[in-house]
Amino acid sequence: MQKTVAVLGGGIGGLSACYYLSKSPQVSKIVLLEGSGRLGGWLHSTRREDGAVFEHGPRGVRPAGAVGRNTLNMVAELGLESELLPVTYDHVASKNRFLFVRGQLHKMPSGLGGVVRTVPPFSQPLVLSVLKELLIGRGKEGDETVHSFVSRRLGAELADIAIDCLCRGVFAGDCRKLSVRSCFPPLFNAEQARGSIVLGMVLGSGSGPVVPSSGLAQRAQRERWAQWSLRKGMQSLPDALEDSLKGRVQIHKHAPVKGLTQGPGSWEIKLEDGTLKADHIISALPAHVMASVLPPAAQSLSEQLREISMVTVAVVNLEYEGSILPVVGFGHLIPSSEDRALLGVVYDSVPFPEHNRAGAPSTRLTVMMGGAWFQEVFGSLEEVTEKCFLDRAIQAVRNQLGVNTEPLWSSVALLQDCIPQYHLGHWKRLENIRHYIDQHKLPLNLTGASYDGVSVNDVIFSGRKSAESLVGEV
Ligand SMILES: Cc1cc2nc3c(=O)[nH]c(=O)nc-3n(C[C@H](O)[C@H](O)[C@H](O)COP(=O)(O)OP(=O)(O)OC[C@H]3O[C@@H](n4cnc5c(N)ncnc54)[C@H](O)[C@@H]3O)c2cc1C
Ligand SMILES: C=Cc1c2[nH]c(c1C)Cc1[nH]c(c(CCC(=O)O)c1C)Cc1[nH]c(c(C)c1CCC(=O)O)Cc1[nH]c(c(C)c1C=C)C2
Repeated sequence: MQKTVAVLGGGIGGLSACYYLSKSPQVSKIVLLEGSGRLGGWLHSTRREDGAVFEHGPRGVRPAGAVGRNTLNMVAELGLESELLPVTYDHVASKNRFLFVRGQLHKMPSGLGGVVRTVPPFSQPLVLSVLKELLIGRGKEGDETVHSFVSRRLGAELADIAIDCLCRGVFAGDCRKLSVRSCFPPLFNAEQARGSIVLGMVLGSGSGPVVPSSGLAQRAQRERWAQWSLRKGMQSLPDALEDSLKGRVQIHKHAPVKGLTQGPGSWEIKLEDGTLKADHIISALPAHVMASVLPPAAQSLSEQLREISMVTVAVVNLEYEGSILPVVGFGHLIPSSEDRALLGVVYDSVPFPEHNRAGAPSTRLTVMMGGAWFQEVFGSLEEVTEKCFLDRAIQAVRNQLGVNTEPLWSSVALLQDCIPQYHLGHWKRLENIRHYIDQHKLPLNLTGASYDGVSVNDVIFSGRKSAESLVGEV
């Protein structure tokens, strides 16, 4: 099979698809088309001359599980091992996570003591909810919102506070709309397989993909890493992928895809300055962008893709003089009942002090705002100013962390449509989308964060699966 494969979108999903495709001799030509002037998508780091690093997108990757091992295998193959900054489970950033509830910071319960005692903001020991959970029968729905599922199994208080926060801290989303089946498959599968989340966690609830462990993945397990980053920031990962693809993949930046038409057995890809032919397309574009470039004949596919909505997040990086935090940990999350606009604050200097400027002590924080509540709180994108986000972020740091000094440095990034929302019924939508592609024998794979997981690990793994579905195991 000698094929030309076009990969659309040069975020981590598209880069990974290219990386795995390029391992196979079966593909004669790989073309990567990226609309903007840089690769990496949301993996974007600012590297200042004094050594400080600020993340505008992801800041930590989990090594756990098959998808975590898969990413570490890639990191090792790219020669990035010496750049890794691991954070172990014993680290204070892994042990301490906070919730800001009723005007106060509360450490999330952890360890045996935290489970058997009543720990505010919760009104009863978590162990009671856990014991009751064992007695609750299986749900009968094919899917349920995360809030409804957790309320039913663990009680309304945990759903309203802890789960509301978790969904804001991973999806910037609303747990009353997000699907438990698609956002947290281990919870859904545990109930399906064992009738209980607790039993599912203890006894297991089905096997995931098999991924062998490289030496690096074994080291992460031995040394008990909870997450990792890279010395020059997460952007080093797409940078290294880009280097590794040179000579094997034709990389076109500033090449937004404008439209697709299907000829007999091949695609014609419309660009700003011409067209390109490909036998097969791997789309790593966000679902709604892919919907907008598909031909009119594929209207029903476009409609399904458009239903996978996205949210916008404002990310404000702040740097303060000295060590100014009243608590140490990963950061804090804020439930939607407390403040709909503010999602949470990451205390970046705690997990990754190596990213602080050289010389004088400093504290780096990231405030995240908006998400599913963006429009309701801030209105349309045209109406908001960077200053509005900066002021709101500084005010949050003042009110929630008691920091009264002004930041030394700041940056505001408005990440438009940056996290897909797997709303109730997402699994069915995916089934319909894949059925359409099979039925119409479209030479097309869909990959990236819009479908099977939003974490960096999930997206890299989905790029691998797309490549393997074309060329076999790589
Ligand atoms: C603020 C934030 C924090 C996060 N934190 C974490 C974290 O701590 N840990 C973690 O694991 N994950 C985290 N994530 C999630 C993770 O970073 C993303 O899900 C992942 O990077 C998405 O990758 P992607 O390749 O699917 O999409 P994208 O990064 O969106 O890439 C899509 C690419 O397509 C390009 N494109 C768009 N339209 C066109 C077109 N018409 N033609 C050609 N190209 C086009 C875009 O320019 C972009 O480069 C975070 C995400 C955000 C936004
Ligand atoms: C406040 C908003 C956000 C913060 N991070 C993200 C948002 C939207 C995005 C994000 N965070 C994580 C992931 C990957 C999930 C995975 O499966 O690996 C994504 C897409 C990691 C994460 N961050 C927090 C949690 C509980 C998780 C899940 C995995 C884990 O337990 O490590 C907590 C958290 N995120 C943010 C803050 C302020 C925060 C506070 C405790 C920022």
